[in-house]
Amino acid sequence: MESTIIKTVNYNSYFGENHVVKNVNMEIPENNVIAVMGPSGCGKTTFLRGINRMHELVTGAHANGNIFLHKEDVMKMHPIVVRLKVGMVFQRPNPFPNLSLYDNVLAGYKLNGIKLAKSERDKIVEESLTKVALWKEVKDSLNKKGTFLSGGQQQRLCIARAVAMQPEVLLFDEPTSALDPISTATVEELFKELKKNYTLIIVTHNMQQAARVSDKTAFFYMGELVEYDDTKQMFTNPKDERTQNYITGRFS
Ligand SMILES: Nc1ncnc2c1ncn2[C@@H]1O[C@H](COP(=O)(O)OP(=O)(O)OP(=O)(O)O)[C@@H](O)[C@H]1O
Repeated sequence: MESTIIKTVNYNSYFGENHVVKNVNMEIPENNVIAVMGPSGCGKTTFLRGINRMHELVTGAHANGNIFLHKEDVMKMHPIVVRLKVGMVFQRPNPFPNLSLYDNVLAGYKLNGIKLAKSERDKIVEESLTKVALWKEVKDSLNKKGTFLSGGQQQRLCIARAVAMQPEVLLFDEPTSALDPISTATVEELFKELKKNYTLIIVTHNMQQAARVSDKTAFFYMGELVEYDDTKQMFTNPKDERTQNYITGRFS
């Protein structure tokens, strides 16, 4: 029996008066890949950014309800602590252009004022880059800037930066939408490896990607979690008519 790592209870989020995520109740099992899909503007990104308390960084944005990480309520934790446990990778690879590859991997420690011995830094850099299958490619170029890498490599570097903080959960907001098909395939392959150690929640517009990489899929529509099920079940036998219409391409 898989254990639940994240559980949202009546979770709502707002931009001012605009109620964009509505009463979401969802249980996410550990070491699973969860795809979050739905039409544009339905609240996928807002929901994702709520899980590590990034939503509230927007002026006027607020949220209520509960998000349990194991037994602890994220809504009551210090946001910095939450973000160390729940990392985030964005749509466009965003390595720090002025930092070396080595320092990019360690950027989270620097930003949080965490000091490490050189041997520890070396270990984290090697382990993190190994976990994203980038170590062999870059081990002789660690002092070069992160921007010399290809788009796909840059995205893997950003994943290494998140992994370096030893999170339990990784959030991905359309992580391959800015990548070519070959880089996309490499990152998708990586998800299968990463889920051995982490729980992955991925917002994607790409239904084939959701079908290829995820164990469970959540379908959002107008801020509501309409359907949440095993991915196979969702794509072969959706229960809600709105899900059915979406996956058969009747709206996008
Ligand atoms: N920074 C913001 N300030 C105010 N409203 C916002 C902001 N970001 C998003 N919204 C609004 O919140 C709603 C949900 O947006 P969100 O980006 O979460 O949807 P989405 O499903 O991720 O869309 P997409 O697939 O287009 O990225 C939309 O009505 C959007 O206009």
